[in-house]
Amino acid sequence: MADRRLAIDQLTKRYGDTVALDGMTFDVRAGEIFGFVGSNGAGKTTTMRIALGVLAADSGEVRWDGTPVTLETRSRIGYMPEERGLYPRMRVGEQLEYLARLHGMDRPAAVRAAQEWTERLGVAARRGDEVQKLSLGNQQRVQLAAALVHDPEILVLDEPFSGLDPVAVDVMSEVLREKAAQGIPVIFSSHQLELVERLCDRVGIVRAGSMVACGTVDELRSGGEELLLVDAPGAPDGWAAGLPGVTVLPAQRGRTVLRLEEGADDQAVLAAALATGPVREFTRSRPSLTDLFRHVVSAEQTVGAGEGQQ
Ligand SMILES: Nc1ncnc2c1ncn2[C@@H]1O[C@H](COP(=O)(O)OP(=O)(O)OP(=O)(O)O)[C@@H](O)[C@H]1O
Repeated sequence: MADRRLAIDQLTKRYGDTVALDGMTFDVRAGEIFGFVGSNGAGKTTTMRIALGVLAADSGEVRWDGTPVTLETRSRIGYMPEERGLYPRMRVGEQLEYLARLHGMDRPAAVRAAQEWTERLGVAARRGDEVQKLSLGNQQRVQLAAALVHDPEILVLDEPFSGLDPVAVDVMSEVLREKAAQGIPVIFSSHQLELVERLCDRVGIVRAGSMVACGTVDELRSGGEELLLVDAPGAPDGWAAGLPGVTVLPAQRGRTVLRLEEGADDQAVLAAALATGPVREFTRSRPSLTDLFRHVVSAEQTVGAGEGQQ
């Protein structure tokens, strides 16, 4: 059980001249929440659709627990498609029961599961309403219920948080944590990077159809450069210039921003700052996931420009 994983291995996919996936490779372990991020068109939806089996890769393989994903595995995946996939005129409860039964549940179990998930996700009062009469956020709650109602072994969710109010975000986060704690691999895509940073055990950043950075948020951040923010209000301009191993960057809100080389002595910087007068703030800072993401995206623009010249 401990080593079960959803392995995405060297996927490629083209749509005509567009390369959607170019050797996409990563895995999601049982019991972890994996955040899948990347700019628009980077290949997240294509990867998830291939993982689910609704789209075929040109090459590469998706395995669950060491075995290529089959129709049978597919029925054990809970999937939330980006384009959403509910029947607008069907009532919420009936729809969830129907989906549960499609996945092989008997009628009483399907009714029970539909009740449980609508209650859990705060849409129990809407069970008798047609899906199309619900607000978009509530439709999304029902869509998550649809992904969960058959008690899946794997969760693949395409932008499950987009458009949700903060309370629904909390409920959705809690459900994903609970599912991961039960040993289910959970992968979701999102552009809400603060949420991803908070919720995910590991994060993969995708660029132009392949994985360019993957790890825990701490691992990704430790690969980024470390900055030092110093607030020394009485210091003259240029006070930090010439300190060994230190590069002075543009100031931010009155604070001096310094980039330290590996092994540079921050205490020498502090002593130099104190020599100018009082020091109100002295903080080491790692880049946020948003900073790392921007870095990756700007690399993408450089790559794109290079490709255009070929
Ligand atoms: N059915 C299709 N026909 C042609 N091109 C497609 C099709 N689906 C996706 N693409 C292209 O494949 C690439 C990857 O798209 P994909 O939807 O996987 O990206 P994404 O990372 O999910 O983007 P977003 O964050 O905008 O949802 C894009 O260049 C997109 O235009």
